[in-house]
Amino acid sequence: MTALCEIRQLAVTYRGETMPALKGIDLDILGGERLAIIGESGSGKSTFARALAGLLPDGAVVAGSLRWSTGQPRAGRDIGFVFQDPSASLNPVLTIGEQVAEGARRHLGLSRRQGEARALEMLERVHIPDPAKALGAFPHQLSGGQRQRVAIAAALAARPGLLIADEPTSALDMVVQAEIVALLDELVREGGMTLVFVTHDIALASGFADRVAIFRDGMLVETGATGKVLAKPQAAYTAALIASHRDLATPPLIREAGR
Ligand SMILES: Nc1ncnc2c1ncn2[C@@H]1O[C@H](COP(=O)(O)OP(=O)(O)OP(=O)(O)O)[C@@H](O)[C@H]1O
Repeated sequence: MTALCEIRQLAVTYRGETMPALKGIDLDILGGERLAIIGESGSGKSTFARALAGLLPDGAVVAGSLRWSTGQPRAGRDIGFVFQDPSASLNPVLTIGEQVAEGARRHLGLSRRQGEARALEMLERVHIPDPAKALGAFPHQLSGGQRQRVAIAAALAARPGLLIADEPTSALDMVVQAEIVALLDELVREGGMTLVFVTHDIALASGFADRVAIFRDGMLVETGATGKVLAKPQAAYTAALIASHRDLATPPLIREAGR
C-alpha cells in the first residue's frame, strides 16, 4: 500500500494555549487501510483527526507537514467525517433526506431529484429500515444508532476516498456500538475507502483495524499492525493499555455483531 498521506512532525497548538495539543507526529496513512487512532481522553486523538481533515478551529497553529498523494483533499468531498454525537452533527429542523443529499448535491453537482435518489441509495446502504419513509423523517424520530447511520450516510454521500470517524460509537450502547463498527467496516471494504477510526477503546479497534497508532499526551507512542502490537507491544504504555482492558481476552465486538 502506498501512503495516502505522509504526516511529518505535525504539531498543533490551540489559540491561547502555550502547550501544544499534538507534537512531533510522524505517521503515514496508507491508501485502503483501516487505521485506528487509540488513546486516553486528552491524548490528542480528536486534534489529530481534525488536523487531518482540515477542520481545526480558527486560530489553531499547525506546524509540520501533511503530504497527500491525491493533492489537497477537501473536507466533505474527499474526506468524510463522522463525529461522536450524531445529534450534534445532524440539523434537527432538516429532514434526513435533505441532510444526506446536501453533501452529494453540493460536491457532486447533483440536481434536487438526483440528490434525493442518492440519499435514498445511501440510506439503503447504511441499512436504515424503510429508507423511502426515512427520507422525510426528522432526526428526533430516529434512535441514536439510526441517527449515527444517517450521519455516516451523509458523510459518504459525496463518495470520499477517506472516512475519518471520531469516536463514532461512544455515545451508543454496546450492541449498537458493535453494529455501527460492523457497518463502517462493511462500507469501507465495499467502497475501497481508507478509514481512520478514533477511539479510546483498544478492544473495539482490535476487532477490525489493520493498524493501530497509540497516542499519549499529544505524542505518537507506537504504531504497527494490530495483531503485532497487541501480541508484542513495544512501549510500556501500550502494554499497560492492553493489560488494563478487561475485554481484550474475549472475542472482539465486531465478530459478535454477526459476521
Ligand atoms: N478547541 C480547543 N482549545 C483549546 N484546547 C483544546 C481544544 N480542543 C482540545 N484541546 C486540548 O487539547 C488536548 C487534546 O485534546 P483532544 O480533544 O485532541 O484529545 P482526545 O484524545 O480526542 O480526547 P477526548 O477523547 O477526551 O476527546 C487536550 O488537552 C484538550 O484539552
